[in-house]
Formats: sequence, structure tokens, C-alpha cells
Amino acid sequence: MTAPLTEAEFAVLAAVSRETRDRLVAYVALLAKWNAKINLVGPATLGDVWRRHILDSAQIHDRVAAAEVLVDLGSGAGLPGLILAILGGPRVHLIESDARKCAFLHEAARVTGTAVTIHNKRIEAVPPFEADVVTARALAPLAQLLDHAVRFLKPAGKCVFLKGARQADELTEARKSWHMRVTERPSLSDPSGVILEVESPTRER
Ligand SMILES: C[S@@+](CC[C@H](N)C(=O)[O-])C[C@H]1O[C@@H](n2cnc3c(N)ncnc32)[C@H](O)[C@@H]1O
Repeated sequence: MTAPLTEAEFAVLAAVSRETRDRLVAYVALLAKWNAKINLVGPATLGDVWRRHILDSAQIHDRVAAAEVLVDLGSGAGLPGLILAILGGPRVHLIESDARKCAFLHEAARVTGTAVTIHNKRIEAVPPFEADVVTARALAPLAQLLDHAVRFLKPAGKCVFLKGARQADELTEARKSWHMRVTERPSLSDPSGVILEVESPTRER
């Protein structure tokens, strides 16, 4: 079994500044505190929180940092959207339907001093706006993610999805109804995980 990733090891891997590191430490402390009361992440994952949640989110930062507007669908505890906002770059929108999770997101944004827009709504109920990047983790199968994402994605934009072991089947299924360019990279944090970048998704007619 791999030993849990420490905060110091994460800081070296991700090359983050002292200030960013302090903000991420504040986020992790708040996540642990709130997770005792509301189910934000699987309790067992907190033992390796720097790998399972912080590195997992931060590993896509280089793929999104140049964007102006990023929308994170089904953010939950802000994974990956709030972590990407802490790391800096785009203006980040977090969409999350659960009011208690949104209360956490507001508090986490406050304690980490991070400017984000939080939409406490179902994705389908958020009036579309244009984003350069759409992110999501653990929300829905790929075909359904694309249904949500295309409402926000600029024509030249891209989706960056953190996917698990079922991604190959999801991709096969999605290709039945979508044309798209897909780039796959292995996850740094999860041996069975994949980062899927999807460009130019258009529905089959
Ligand atoms: C499994 S959790 C994943 C949360 C987070 N992205 C993560 O990886 O830890 C899925 C989240 O999406 C939210 N969600 C599901 N369907 C949604 C919808 N249609 N609109 C907005 N939020 C949704 C749920 O409330 C939940 O917080």
C-alpha cells in the first residue's frame, strides 16, 4: 500500500508558493471539520487527502491556468474547482445543487481568501454563460457530462474531466452520440484514473 502523500510532498510536486500552501492547508482543515457533519468526501479518503483530493484536483491546473472563465460542474466540496481557483488563473464558477455543500463552499472561499462564484442550483437550471474550460469529477458518465458541458463551452473551449476506471466504456458509449477530439492522460494521483480532455464536442445528427 502506498503511504499517504504529505502536504510537504504535495508542495514539492505541485511547486506551489508558501502562500498557496497555507491556503490549501486551511482548506484541508475546514474539509476535515465539516466532513464530520456533512458528507463532502468519503471519510476514508481523508487519510490521504493531499493525494486523493488536492493533488487529484491540482494536477489539471496547467491545463486550465490560461483560461479566462472556468466552470466546475457538480463541485461538491470544490473538487476540482475551488482548488483550481486557489491555485490561480481563471475566474471560477462552481455549480452545486446541494445547499449544505454550497454553505461549505462559501466558508471555504472565505477562509482561503478565494474569489469564486457559487451557483446553488442544478446545472440544468443555471442560465448558460460562456466558459473556456468546463471541469468535472465524479459527476456523471461522459455522455451526460457533455450534455451539461456544451451549454457553457465556447466553440474553442475544452472540457477537462477527471475520470475513473470505467472511462473506456464511457468513451465508447459517448462516441455513439458525440463527435469530439479526445486526449487522454494518466492520472498522477490514481493508478486507475484518467484525465480526459475533450474538444469540439458536437452531437451526432
Ligand atoms: C459524487 S459528488 C462529486 C463532488 C466533487 N466533484 C468531487 O469530486 O468530490 C457529485 C456532486 O454533484 C452534485 N450534483 C449532482 N447532480 C447535479 C446537478 N444536476 N446539478 C448540480 N449539482 C449536481 C451533487 O450534489 C454532488 O455534490
